[in-house]
Amino acid sequence: MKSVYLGLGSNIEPKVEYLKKAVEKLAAEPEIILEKTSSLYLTKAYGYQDQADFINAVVYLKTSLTPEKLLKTVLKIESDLGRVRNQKWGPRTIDIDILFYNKLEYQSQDLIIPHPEIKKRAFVLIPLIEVAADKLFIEDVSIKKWLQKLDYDQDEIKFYDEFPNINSNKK
Ligand SMILES: Nc1ncnc2c1ncn2[C@@H]1O[C@H](COP(=O)(O)OP(=O)(O)OP(=O)(O)O)[C@@H](O)[C@H]1O
Ligand SMILES: Nc1nc2c(c(=O)[nH]1)N=C(CO)CN2
Repeated sequence: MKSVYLGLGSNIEPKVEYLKKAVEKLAAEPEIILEKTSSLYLTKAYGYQDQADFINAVVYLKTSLTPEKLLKTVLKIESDLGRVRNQKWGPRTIDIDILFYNKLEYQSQDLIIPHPEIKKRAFVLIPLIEVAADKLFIEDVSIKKWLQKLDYDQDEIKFYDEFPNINSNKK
């Protein structure tokens, strides 16, 4: 079983419901064991800023799926939850990014692991540190160090709530 961290985000209502549904769908996959969810964070849109605030969270899971099969699984969950891709970095019901897959470094046409944007995104690093403490490194630098290096406004990432309880019935 491989240790995987996923980043989740939504900025179309009902945001918390989309995050909860996405994690329930992940937990229902036969080859996925849900280990831990971070709290929910209310975050200001990064990149294209003229859009609604996001709710972000990070999930830690174990899986026997290969990286490419895991990507297929998360893309299917995004599409089942009504995700429509029309604008880069635009509003979305649910976005699921594969952040880490064990210590794998991998690059193909449609998948880069670790996710290349982690170190620039406080809305990923803060929930990631909550679930992983200081276990994860990018380019030999700990995730906590990346957060310390980031110049970001603390008001842009606020604790919102605990992650809702998940019904993790397998099929
Ligand atoms: N680590 C990864 N996790 C998820 N998707 C990835 C990853 N690396 C590459 N991708 C590719 O990115 C595509 C997702 O693009 P998407 O439309 O979600 O981008 P975005 O969410 O707007 O931007 P970002 O990827 O910077 O969060 C997927 O179809 C997938 O092929
Ligand atoms: N706060 C926040 N901003 C974003 C997010 C996100 O999840 N949270 N996702 C983006 C595209 O992946 C672009 N901007």
